[in-house]
Amino acid sequence: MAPTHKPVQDIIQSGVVPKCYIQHEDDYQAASSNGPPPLMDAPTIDFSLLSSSSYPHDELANLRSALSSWGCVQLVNHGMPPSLLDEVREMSKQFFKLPLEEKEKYSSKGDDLLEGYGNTNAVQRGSLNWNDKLHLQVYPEDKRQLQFWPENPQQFRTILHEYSKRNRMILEMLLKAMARSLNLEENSFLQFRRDENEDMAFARFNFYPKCPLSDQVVGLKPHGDGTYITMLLLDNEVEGLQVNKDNTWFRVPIIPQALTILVGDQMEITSNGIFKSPTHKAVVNPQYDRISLAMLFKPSRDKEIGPLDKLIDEERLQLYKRLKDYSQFYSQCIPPLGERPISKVKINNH
Ligand SMILES: O=C(O)CCC(=O)C(=O)O
Ligand SMILES: [Fe+2]
Repeated sequence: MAPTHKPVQDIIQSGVVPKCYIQHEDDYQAASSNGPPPLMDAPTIDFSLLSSSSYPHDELANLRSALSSWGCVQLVNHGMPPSLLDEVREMSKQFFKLPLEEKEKYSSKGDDLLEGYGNTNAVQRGSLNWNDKLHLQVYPEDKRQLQFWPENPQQFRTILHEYSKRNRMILEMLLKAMARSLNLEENSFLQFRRDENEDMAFARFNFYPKCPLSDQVVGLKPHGDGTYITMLLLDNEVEGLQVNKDNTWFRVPIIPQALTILVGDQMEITSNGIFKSPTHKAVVNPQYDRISLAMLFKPSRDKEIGPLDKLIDEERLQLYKRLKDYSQFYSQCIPPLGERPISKVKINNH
């Protein structure tokens, strides 16, 4: 059986950071020691302009340019009420504040360590992430494993249901706008959703306890997401997400009402490399705990993905192979140090 590790929140009660969490010199772009990196200056996108039927050119062009350079944008005016965002953040905090015995009722069990409460460290190599998580499949709805869904805080299930539903509506409009921004027919990226009922989504609640050695540990090590789109709700008080562009790290600024969008590997593949799945990481704060919620959207397992025909021509050769179940491939892939799973599906055209 795979090794399991105690939640970080439990470990740090002793005040001592175990060695296995300290980043090594050779960890891929590990914690930087030259002070805080600059802020990301990708434009904030006004979502209400994208979803209007007129599709104003400027906002679409901004979207395209940000997703093809940063692979990350912050959406405002997305229609989700601020009160719902506050409720989601509050219930996450309340859940992670519960006594350990209470949270462990929802612990990941058996061979499938994906769903439930725990940490991600059982399934990775090298130094460990300073991160506890609660991972829940929210779509398809009939795949929900409610035994992992907290009933404490009391409103948890209802709020998560509402939040997921609204995220999915935003996703659909976003995918349409992304297609339009490339002059494609607006349903081009909806092929991820062959059937609305098969589309998969996971809610991943992240908790990063404060750490006295914050500059030597990493909340989540540098990675790209294996999704097609990730929608993040970031902590509205404690910064921590950083994205890498041209080998430089940038801090993603806190915009309390915004949803932060990350392009995932499967979108990079489908767009034949036009949209970039950015390498990103989460850093840890010495004084404050931090939370985030990632909504991870993935196509159903039997859906083949690959670059759209319309995005392949003599000038832009096909850059990635076609494949099914990228998520499975991603979770089993151990690429060479410093590389990511997506590099393994690149076609060498030379
Ligand atoms: O906590 C964050 O800001 C990033 C989370 C993340 O990258 C993930 O859950 O994949
Ligand atoms: Fe991520």
